Amino acid sequence: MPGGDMAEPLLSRRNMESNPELSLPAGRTLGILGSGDFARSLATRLVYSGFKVVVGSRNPKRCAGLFPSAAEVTVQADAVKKTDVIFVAVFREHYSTLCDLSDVLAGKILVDVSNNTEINYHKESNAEYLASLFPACTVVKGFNVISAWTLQSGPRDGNKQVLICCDNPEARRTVAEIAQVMGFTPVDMGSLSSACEIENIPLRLLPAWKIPVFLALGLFLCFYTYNFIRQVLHPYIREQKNKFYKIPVEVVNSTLPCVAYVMLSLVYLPGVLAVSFQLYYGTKYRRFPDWLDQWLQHRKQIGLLSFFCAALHAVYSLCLPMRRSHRYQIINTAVKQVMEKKTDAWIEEEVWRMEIYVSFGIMALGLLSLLAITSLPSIANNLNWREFSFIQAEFDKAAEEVKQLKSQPTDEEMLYIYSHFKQATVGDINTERPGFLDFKGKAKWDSWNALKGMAKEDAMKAYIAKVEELKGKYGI
Ligand SMILES: NC(=O)C1=CN([C@@H]2O[C@H](COP(=O)(O)OP(=O)(O)OC[C@H]3O[C@@H](n4cnc5c(N)ncnc54)[C@H](OP(=O)(O)O)[C@@H]3O)[C@@H](O)[C@H]2O)C=CC1
Ligand SMILES: [Cu+2]
Repeated sequence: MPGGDMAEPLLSRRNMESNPELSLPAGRTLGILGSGDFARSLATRLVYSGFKVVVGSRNPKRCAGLFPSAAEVTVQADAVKKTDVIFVAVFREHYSTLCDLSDVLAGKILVDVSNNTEINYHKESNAEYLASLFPACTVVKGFNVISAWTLQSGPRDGNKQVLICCDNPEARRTVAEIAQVMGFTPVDMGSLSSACEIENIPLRLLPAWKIPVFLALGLFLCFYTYNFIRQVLHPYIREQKNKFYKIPVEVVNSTLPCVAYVMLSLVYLPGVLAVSFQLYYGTKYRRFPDWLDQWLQHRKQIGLLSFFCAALHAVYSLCLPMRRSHRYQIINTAVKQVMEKKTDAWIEEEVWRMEIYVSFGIMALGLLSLLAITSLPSIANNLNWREFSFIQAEFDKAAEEVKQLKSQPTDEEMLYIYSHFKQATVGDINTERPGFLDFKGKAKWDSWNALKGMAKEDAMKAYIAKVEELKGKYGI
């Protein structure tokens, strides 16, 4: 079958030429140790992304049916022999049971994907522990921030970033490329000592809500007590009026907007404080005090809770006229009116006051929902993309200007020239701003990595030198 034989190499050669960077990992064989939830989702994703997958299990017969048919499921030692990048999808507690494999594992890259159940539960990070068990291997930490579910459903929604760290830059690059081919955004976190920080991230996701939720509950309690005293207790003591029916709906309904407003102001207040702080010290590069830092980090959760309270308030308000008490009140006033022989109870001023009041309420809720929706991760990603296409447009404008020059700069050179046009600094290049970093796939990767490896001052010098050199070269 000569035709069939020809097709294969031709195709892969074309791949190599069009995209030399991506051809490295795709089609490569990757290993997975373990056959649990994470291993299965990872295998599926890797197969979809064009990798060959070999799974090492203690009991390959039992679990082979659970993996995609394209993945090979075999015993651990056999799987390890077939590849040099191995994902260890096993819990930390069972790492030591892999020690029998240390001879076959020697010299290979082990990717530690594990998470802990508590922050700083173990003295050293899981990845460092794995590295100490297998000193002949290169351990890379990564993918632990991605759930088995995200892996399966693909990186379209939710978290796309994969934080990667390793002492060996070559291995780090390899795993970053794998993540990129899988559709994730690799983030270089430097040496393996960052593993501890990376392992703590999934554990911090929920605790980010702890302070804001307690804050909201505390505020609710305060305002509820105040409103209860004002609307129920006070009339009862002063005039012996029984208003206890207000406890479940009316008091709650007047409490909710108070909480919403205070929470909303707490979203914007720390920003103002931070600016004052910077103005006072006259610099951007001083660390904020811890309390302010914490507060700034919780703004999103506080804002979403504010929206939640406002939305509840809207629902409560809509339900007010449904209540028996409301009906009785209307009938009572009508009867009173008849007794007083009044035919028209219309008070123009009251009518207008209420119309405007409700209209402002609706607009406030609308604005809040806009804020809330845009802060959701999947939508924020979308916005980043828009921001990115805006930046892209700016980039094209700069490119137009550069076209008038003597000769054509390369993409990487364009990055420098562009940042010169925008008067960006190395700080901008180094920050993990997706919009900035994404705008030319290749240029991003090369120059960012080149600069990131250096100390800040050296990077700054190298950057300025490069810009000067390019300005000379293209006569800018
Ligand atoms: N589930 C998730 O969403 C995420 C999981 N992770 C991490 O991935 C790793 C695996 O998680 P998950 O797949 O959910 O866990 P599971 O319990 O589903 O799977 C663990 C696997 O470990 C293998 N294993 C190897 N040696 C042993 C041993 N001595 N005792 C018991 N099991 C052993 C088993 O496979 P076999 O029997 O075939 O050898 C088993 O299937 C963990 O470190 C976890 O922290 C990280 C991010 C998200
Ligand atoms: Cu209101």
